[in-house]
Amino acid sequence: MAANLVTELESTSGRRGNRSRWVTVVRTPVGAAAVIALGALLVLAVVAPILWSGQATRADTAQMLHGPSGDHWAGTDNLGRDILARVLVATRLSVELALLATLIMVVSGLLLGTLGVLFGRRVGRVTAAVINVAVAFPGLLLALFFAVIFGIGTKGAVLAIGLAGAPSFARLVQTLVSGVEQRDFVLAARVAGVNRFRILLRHVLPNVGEALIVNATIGAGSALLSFAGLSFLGLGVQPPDYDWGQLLGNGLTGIFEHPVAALAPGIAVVLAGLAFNFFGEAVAKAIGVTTTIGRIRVRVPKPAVAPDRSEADRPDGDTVLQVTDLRVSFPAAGGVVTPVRGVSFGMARGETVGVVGESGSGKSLTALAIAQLIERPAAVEAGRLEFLGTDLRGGGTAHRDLLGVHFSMVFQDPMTSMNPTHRVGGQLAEVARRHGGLSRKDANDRAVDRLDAVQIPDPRRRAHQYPHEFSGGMRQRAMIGMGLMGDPALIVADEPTTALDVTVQSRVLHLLEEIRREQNVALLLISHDISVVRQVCDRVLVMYAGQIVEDLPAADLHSAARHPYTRALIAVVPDMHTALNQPLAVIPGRAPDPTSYPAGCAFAPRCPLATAQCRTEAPPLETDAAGRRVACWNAEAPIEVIPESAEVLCE
Ligand SMILES: Nc1ncnc2c1ncn2[C@@H]1O[C@H](COP(=O)(O)OP(=O)(O)OP(=O)(O)O)[C@@H](O)[C@H]1O
Repeated sequence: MAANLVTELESTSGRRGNRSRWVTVVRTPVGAAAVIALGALLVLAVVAPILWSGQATRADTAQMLHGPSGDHWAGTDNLGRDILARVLVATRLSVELALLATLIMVVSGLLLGTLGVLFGRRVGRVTAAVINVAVAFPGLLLALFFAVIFGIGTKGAVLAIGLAGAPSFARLVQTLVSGVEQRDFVLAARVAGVNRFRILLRHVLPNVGEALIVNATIGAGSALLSFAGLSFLGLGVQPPDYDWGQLLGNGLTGIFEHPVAALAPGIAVVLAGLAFNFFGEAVAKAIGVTTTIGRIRVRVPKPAVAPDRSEADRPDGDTVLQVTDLRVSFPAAGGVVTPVRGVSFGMARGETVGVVGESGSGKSLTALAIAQLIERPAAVEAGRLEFLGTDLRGGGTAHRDLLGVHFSMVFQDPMTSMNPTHRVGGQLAEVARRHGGLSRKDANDRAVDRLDAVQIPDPRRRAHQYPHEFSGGMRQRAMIGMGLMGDPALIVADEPTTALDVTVQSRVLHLLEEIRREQNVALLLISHDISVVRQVCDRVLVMYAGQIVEDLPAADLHSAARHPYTRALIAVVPDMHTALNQPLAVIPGRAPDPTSYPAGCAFAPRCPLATAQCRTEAPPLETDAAGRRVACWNAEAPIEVIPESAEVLCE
C-alpha cells in the first residue's frame, strides 16, 4: 500500500513535472524567443500577402533602385517595387515550400525507416544499407542532384529538398524504432497477435513521435535555408513568383550600391531558420528528460488479450505444450552459435513448471521461441513445437490467433511491459477486440473485470489511467490481467517478480498460483531464484548452457536432486543457518559462453565429481522410472555427496 502510494505520488509529480518542464522552456529566453518568433512567422505568412501584395507588385519607374526612405523602408528594386513589402509577402511562399519539402522528407523518411518493422529484418537490413550509402552524400549535393532530375522550378526544388533530407530522417526513424521494437510491450502485442502495421502505428510510432516531430521541426528550418539556396542559384522559385532566396539573389547583384535590398531577405531567411531551429531545440530540451524511448507519458499500450473460447475449441487431451529438441541459433562471427541446444519438455493443463539456471543458460530464449518471438537472423528449430495440439513451427496467422487467445506472457520489468502511451484499460481491451470481435464497450467492460480479477482496486477508474500511474506491482498484475483477457491455457512468466520488492513479489506469485489453480492454466515460471520456484512449482527444469540438465518434482529439490549443478544451485541459496558475517556462497567458475561450449558435459569444468568421461562425452538426458530426468554420468553418486560437494562448490 505504502509502495503504491509512493509510486502514485511519484507518478503524479512526474506528470506535473512534464507540464512544468514545458512551462520552464517557454520561460527560458531562448524558448520564449523561439515560440514568439515562430508564432510571428506563421502569422506573417498568413497575413502578409493579404495586406501587402499590392504594394509588393506595384512597379514605379520613377522609384527604381532607390535606397531606404520614409515611403520604402528597405528601398525599391529595379522596377521600383517596395522591397520590404516583397520580403514580407514572400514569407508565405518561403514557409509553405519549406513545410512541403519537410513533409516529403518526413513521409519518405518514415516509409524507409519503418520498412524493417513492416516487412521483417531482412528488408530492414537492406534498407539500412541503402540509407547508409545515401546519408554519406552531403544534403546539398543530393538536393542539386535531384533538382537536376526533377527540373528547374518550384516543384523540382520541393522534391529535391524533401528527398535529399529523407535518408537522414529515415536513419533517425530506424534508430528510434529499433529501440522500441524489442521492448516488452511490443513483444506482448506480438504475442497477442497484433499485426505489424498496427504494432507500428499503435505501439512504436507513438513512443518515438515526439523525437521525430522535434527533428522534423529542425528539418523545416534547414529546408527553408536550402530552399533559399536553390532559389538564389536560380534552381528554385521562378519569376513571376518570388521567395526569399530569389529576392536575395536579385538584391546581391547591386549589393554595393544598395545593400539593404540583399540584407532584408537575407535577414528574413536567417531569422526564420533560427526560429524553426531554436523551437525544435527548445522542445527537444523539454522532452529530452522524459521522452526517450521508455518515457512515461501520454497514452498507453497493447496487451496480450483475447476473448473467451469454449473448451470445445481447444484440442483434446491434457497436454498444453509439447517441445522436443528445441534449438535456437544466431549467426556469429565464427559461424553459428546455439544458446538453446535440444530442449525437450511437455506441460499439462494446470501444471506449474519452473525453469531455473544461471544467467545466460537459455531460459528466456526458450520462452521466446515458444512464443514465436524470435526472428531472423536467429533460427528456431524443433522436432516438435506444439501448443494445444497445433504445430507452431513455421508461424502463420492462425498460430498468432491461437497464441493471442490461449497464450500469455508476463515479462520481467513491469515498467516496460506496457505501452506508456496508451491507457491500461485500452491495452487490455485491444486483444479482446481483435480476437473476439468484441465491441469497444464490451472489451472495455471485460478489461475492467479482468483488472478486478487481478485485485486492482477501483478497476474502472484504474482502467482509464496510464501505466505510469500504477505502482510496479499493480503494473505487473495488470499485465497478468492482460493475459486473462482471453482464455489462457498457458502463462509464461519470465522473471515476473525480479523487479519488484519482496512483499509485492509474494502477492504477484500468489496471484499467479491462484489463477493457475482456479482456471486450470499451465504456468511456466522462469526464475533465477530456485527457492521461489520450489515454493510455487510442481516441477523444475534446471537449465545449464542451453540444455535441460535435470527435470524433477519441486518437492524433491532438496532431497533428491541428482545433478551436481542442481545441488550447487540449492547449496548457494542462503538459509536460516547462513553465517551473516560471511560472503554469500557462489558456484565457482563460470558458465561457458555459447560460442565455446566444452566437449563432453558443459558443467564438467566446474563439477567436483567430473571424471574423464564427463570431459569427453556429453551425458544424455535420461528418464528414470519415476519420470525424473537427469543428464549426468554421476547421477547415481550417493546423495550424501551433496553437503560435501556443496562445500567444494561454495568455497
Ligand atoms: N540476439 C542474440 N544474439 C546472440 N546471442 C544471444 C541473443 N540473445 C541471447 N543470446 C545469448 O543466448 C544465451 C541465452 O540467453 P537467455 O536470454 O536465454 O539467457 P537466460 O538464461 O534467460 O539469462 P537471464 O537469466 O540473464 O535472462 C546468452 O548467452 C545470450 O548472450
